[in-house]
Amino acid sequence: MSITVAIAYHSGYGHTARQAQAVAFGAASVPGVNAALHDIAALDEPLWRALADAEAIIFGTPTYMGSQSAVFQTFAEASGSIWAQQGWRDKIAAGFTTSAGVNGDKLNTLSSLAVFAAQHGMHWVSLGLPPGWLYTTNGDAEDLNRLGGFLGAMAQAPSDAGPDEAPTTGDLRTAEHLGRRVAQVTVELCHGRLVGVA
Ligand SMILES: Cc1cc2nc3c(=O)[nH]c(=O)nc-3n(C[C@H](O)[C@H](O)[C@H](O)COP(=O)(O)O)c2cc1C
Repeated sequence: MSITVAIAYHSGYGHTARQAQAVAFGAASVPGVNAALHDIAALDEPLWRALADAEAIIFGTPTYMGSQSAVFQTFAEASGSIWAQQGWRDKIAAGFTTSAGVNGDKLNTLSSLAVFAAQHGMHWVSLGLPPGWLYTTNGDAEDLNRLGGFLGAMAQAPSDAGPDEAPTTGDLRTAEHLGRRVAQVTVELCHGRLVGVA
């Protein structure tokens, strides 16, 4: 049985794209799972077909003006005809975002992605990591989940650093964790459906 986790993302300047690659790396580390990256700016038939065929979709967007990017919102609105058919109903979903500020209002972006997934009738998977870094005096900036999010994976990139420099290794490992967790949950759900318990 082949299971596909699609990573549907937008990135204006490359930082969220790096985060997306880390999510894909984590998802692909689970045996039996294919991870496929999709730039949602395309808005073409191959994109919609790939998302229809995936068992899970992980949504990613930079945080612009405290929420998802306009490009991501265009994609979300273009998915309205899929919503009308409930075409993504019961797929697994999760989300990630990058911003320049340490806080940067990333939670608002992740909340927006979770509501979007709920409108589609999808099952949202949280990050599932304790907070790191400044949560205790022993924390380190390279900790997993240094930004202390729960709804999805957060990453931070200084606005004058290129995508080859940021996000940090810890933020990218956090993104990998999300991809792996989503892939594991998707495998469990798909096997449960096969034997008739889900
Ligand atoms: C139009 C615009 C709005 C932004 N708004 C925010 C914001 O609300 N909070 C924040 O922390 N950073 C904000 N930023 C910074 C981006 O989130 C940051 O540069 C991020 O790394 C961009 O990701 P990308 O390279 O994938 O496009 C904004 C950047 C732009 C271009």
